[in-house]
Amino acid sequence: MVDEAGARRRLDPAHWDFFAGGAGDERTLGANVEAFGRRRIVPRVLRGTGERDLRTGLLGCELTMPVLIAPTAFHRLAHPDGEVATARAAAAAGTVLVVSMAATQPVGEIATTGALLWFQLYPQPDREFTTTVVRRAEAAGCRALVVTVDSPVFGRRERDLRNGFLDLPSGLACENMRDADGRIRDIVMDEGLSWDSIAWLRSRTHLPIVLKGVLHPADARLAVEHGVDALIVSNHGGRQLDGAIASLDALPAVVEAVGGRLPVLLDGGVRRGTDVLVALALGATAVLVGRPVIWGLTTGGADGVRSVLEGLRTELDRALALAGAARPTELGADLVAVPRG
Ligand SMILES: Cc1cc2nc3c(=O)[nH]c(=O)nc-3n(C[C@H](O)[C@H](O)[C@H](O)COP(=O)(O)O)c2cc1C
Ligand SMILES: CCCCC(=O)C(=O)O
Repeated sequence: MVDEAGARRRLDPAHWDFFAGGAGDERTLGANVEAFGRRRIVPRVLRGTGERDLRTGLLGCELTMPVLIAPTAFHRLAHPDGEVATARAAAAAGTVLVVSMAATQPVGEIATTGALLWFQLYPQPDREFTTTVVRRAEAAGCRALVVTVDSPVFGRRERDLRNGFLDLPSGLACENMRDADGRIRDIVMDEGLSWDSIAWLRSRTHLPIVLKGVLHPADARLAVEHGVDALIVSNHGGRQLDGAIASLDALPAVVEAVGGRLPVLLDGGVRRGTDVLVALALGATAVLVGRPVIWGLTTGGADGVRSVLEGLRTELDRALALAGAARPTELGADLVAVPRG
C-alpha cells in the first residue's frame, strides 16, 4: 500500500532526507509512531453493525472519510505533477488536501482539480503580504485557513544541514509566495507570532481558522476563547521541537480541555487504518497524513496518492467492523488500552 522503500529508491538522497527527516535526534519523529504501537484496541462484539459509514463533516466540508492530507512542502520534488497530482487524488477520494504555503504550484491551479482545499499559512511578519496570500487562497476557493503555530523559528533538521539542503533546485519555487509585484518572497518564520496574530487574522477573513501544532491543553482552551474553528494536535511530524510529546499522547488532554466545543484533529505517525481508529476513539474528529502521501506521490503520482488514501479507507472500514462500530462517532476511549509492562 505505502511503498516507502520504493520512494526512497527513486528520490535524490538529500530530498529523501528532507521528506523523511525530523529535528534533532528525531526522538519525536519516532515517538509519533511508537505512541500508536503502545495502544491496544479492546473491540466490542455482537453489535451487528452491517454496512459502515465513514462520512465525516468538518467546517462545512463533507468528507467521505475522516482522513485528510496534511500540508507538506515541495511536492514537485517528489513528482513532476506536484500538488496538482495530490489534489487529483484528494478529489477522487473525496477528502481535503491542505495545501502547504510552501507548495510548488499556484493554489489557483491546484484548485482546478475540483478538490476540497484548505490553505496552510505561516503568517508573515509583513501583514500586508500575508493578506495578499490569504486573498489568493480565498480566490482559489479554499474552505479554511490552517495556521501553523508550532514554528516561531525553524526546527533544526540535522539531515538537511549535513546535506546542505537549504533551497529548492532551480525551476521550482514556492509559487504562492508571489507579492503584488509578482516577485516570489522567502517564507520567514515569525518569532513574534502570538494570540494577537490570530485575532488579527480573524479580523481579516471569513474563512474558518484552524490552528495546527497545538499540544498543551491550556493552549487548546485559549484557542476556544479566541474564536478559532478547529485544532490540529501536531508536533509537525517531529520536524520542529525534538523531544516534544507524541501527538497521540497529547490528544486526550486537548480533547478534554476543548470539551466538544471545537473539532480536534490529529496528525503525526498515522500509518494504518487501525491508527485512525485509535485516534478517533481517543477523541479526534479526523486525522491527517503527511509522509505516506509523499511516498505515494513519489512512486505513482496521483494514482500513488490515491492508492495510499484508499488503503487507509479500506483498513479503517475493516477495523471499525472488527471493533464493533458502524461509524466513527460510535468509537470511544473505552476501546483503547495501554497494557502495562
Ligand atoms: C516533508 C514535509 C514537509 C512539511 N511541510 C509542512 C508545511 O509546509 N507546513 C506545515 O504546516 N506542516 C508541514 N509539515 C508537517 C505536516 O503537515 C504534518 O504535521 C506531519 O507530516 C504529520 O506527520 P506524518 O508525516 O507522520 O504523517 C511537513 C511535513 C513533512 C514530512
Ligand atoms: C519553508 C518550508 C517549510 C516547510 C515545512 O514546514 C517543513 O519542512 O516542515
